[in-house]
Amino acid sequence: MPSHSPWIHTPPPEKSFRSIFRWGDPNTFKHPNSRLHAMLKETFGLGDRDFLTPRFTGEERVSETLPSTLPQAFIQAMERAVGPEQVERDAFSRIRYSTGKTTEETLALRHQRPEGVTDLVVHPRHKRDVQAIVSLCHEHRIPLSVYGGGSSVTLGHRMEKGGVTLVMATHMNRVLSFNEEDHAVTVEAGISGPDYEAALNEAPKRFGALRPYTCGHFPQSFEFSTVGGWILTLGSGQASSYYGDAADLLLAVEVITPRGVIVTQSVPATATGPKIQDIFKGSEGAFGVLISVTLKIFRKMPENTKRFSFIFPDWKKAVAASREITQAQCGMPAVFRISDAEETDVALKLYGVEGGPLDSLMRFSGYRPMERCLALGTAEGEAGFSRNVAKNVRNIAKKFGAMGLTSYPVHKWEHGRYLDPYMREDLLDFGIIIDTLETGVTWSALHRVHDSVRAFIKARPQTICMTHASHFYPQGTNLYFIFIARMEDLDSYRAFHRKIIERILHAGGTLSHHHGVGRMMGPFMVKQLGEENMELLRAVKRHLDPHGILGPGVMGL
Ligand SMILES: Cc1cc2nc3c(=O)[nH]c(=O)nc-3n(C[C@H](O)[C@H](O)[C@H](O)COP(=O)(O)OP(=O)(O)OC[C@H]3O[C@@H](n4cnc5c(N)ncnc54)[C@H](O)[C@@H]3O)c2cc1C
Repeated sequence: MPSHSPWIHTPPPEKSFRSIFRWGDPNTFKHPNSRLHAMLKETFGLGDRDFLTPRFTGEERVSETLPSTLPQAFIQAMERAVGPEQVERDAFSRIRYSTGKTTEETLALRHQRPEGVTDLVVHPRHKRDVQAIVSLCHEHRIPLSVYGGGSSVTLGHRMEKGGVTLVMATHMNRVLSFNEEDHAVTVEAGISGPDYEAALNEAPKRFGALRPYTCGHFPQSFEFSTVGGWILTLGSGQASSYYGDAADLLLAVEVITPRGVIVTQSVPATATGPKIQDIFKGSEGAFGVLISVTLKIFRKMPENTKRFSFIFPDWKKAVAASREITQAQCGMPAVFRISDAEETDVALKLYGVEGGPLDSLMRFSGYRPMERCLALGTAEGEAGFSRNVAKNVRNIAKKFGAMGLTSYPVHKWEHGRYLDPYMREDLLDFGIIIDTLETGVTWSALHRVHDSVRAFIKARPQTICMTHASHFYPQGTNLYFIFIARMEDLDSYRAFHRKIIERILHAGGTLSHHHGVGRMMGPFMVKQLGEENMELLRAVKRHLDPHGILGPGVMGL
């Protein structure tokens, strides 16, 4: 790290606010490169002097005092039930496990103002502990929230009225069974992405399997999220267009609710009425504590992966080609993403393509900056299949005016896919927010939503707005908006963010495509679903959780 670099390159101090809100591994860093830094300076009219001193960094240590209203008798009963060593009451742990990864939470903690802090943190060791915790909270009518990996970007962990937070990842992270014949594995819900994937990759050694397997689900938060969290927030991985969204992978659940234990059977298909486990997909902890899941698995064949990238003349052509790829019934790519013109511009800077030979070739061939759109992806599976999918994608892309760009941009994207979130705090240290909103759209609504949301964001002076689509279905896709703006105070951020959500809904996008609802989107749920549908969810909640203790406020319930 050069000595003149403005970015903080030391791990957050122990027990500091920064150690709570900063993304990922404390010793991993990715800073904006010189091209991105130059672009930020130019966009926001900043000079080197504006990057001399980071502000509101949250490096202060969390104080030891934080009031709690939880009855002492209840705390003692909890300690008796699960063992005192599994219970934490200190301020740091309480704030840590009440905080997800929204910009809103980061801004609050940078000013040392935590909101909605839990009273007690409990680390269950097994199912019996979870049952005891749920029973105690139900009996005493104490709110109970579940913390998986904590990567929620929808205020999934905020506890407005305090209560108990149960942490799944500490102990409940085991593989319970592996069934190669059925291509199914059962794991505890608190297992992390990397531990889960490692178990499948090492299946021959660990379970005597004939070959290695993969889970097929790789969200950008993969390293710091749990398998339970994926299912309960209806997540989508980067290779979802081929493997499916998280909910598509679910075969069976075991859930502990105040009403009792719900267990479903793992079968490929059954005509026995609506599937009970489907009720829990996306339920975000409002219906019960998910303790284990049975999931589909896939053969791992990385040697067959084909990588491709293209440049399209414009967004309309990139969208039209993507629709044809998904509707042509010629096999789906695994990773597939198209970036609009502004995102393409930034990506080409980040990847070091701008100003190089590939850029010259693109310009020479008529692919103009701020019009051209990047598409990249992979085809996976059996060798002949992946070769064929890549060939079909190439043929369709060409029909829509694209030029091939080799696999170079894909390698650059792969290198940054888990590292980019580390840049958020670098920008915020200098009062620049980078935030995201995402939505599901049909093909017929896509341009309306994209135009409308972009127009709103760009109407704010000096605001960058980048968009991509990265999860594809024959009926539509998602739109993922990233905005970068100078904004330090929480209220203006909240107001801007809220208006973008309203724009999305008004133009016909869904409230969320894969981040879930949490408490952030909760107030919009009636508008999104309608009163009758919402009442159905409330009825399920009333049945499973009669005292309404589970994840209060989540999903607008
Ligand atoms: C940098 C970054 C990148 C991201 N990229 C993606 C992406 O590419 N794709 C994607 O889909 N999402 C993404 N997300 C969002 C987030 O990672 C997902 O929503 C993820 O699925 C959450 O998993 P988790 O284990 O962290 O859940 P948590 O944040 O711990 O919990 C999420 C919600 O589920 C509830 N919950 C969790 N586990 C249980 C359980 N066992 N029982 C009952 N309730 C439970 C919680 O109470 C909470 O309401 C990203 C987030 C960040 C910060």
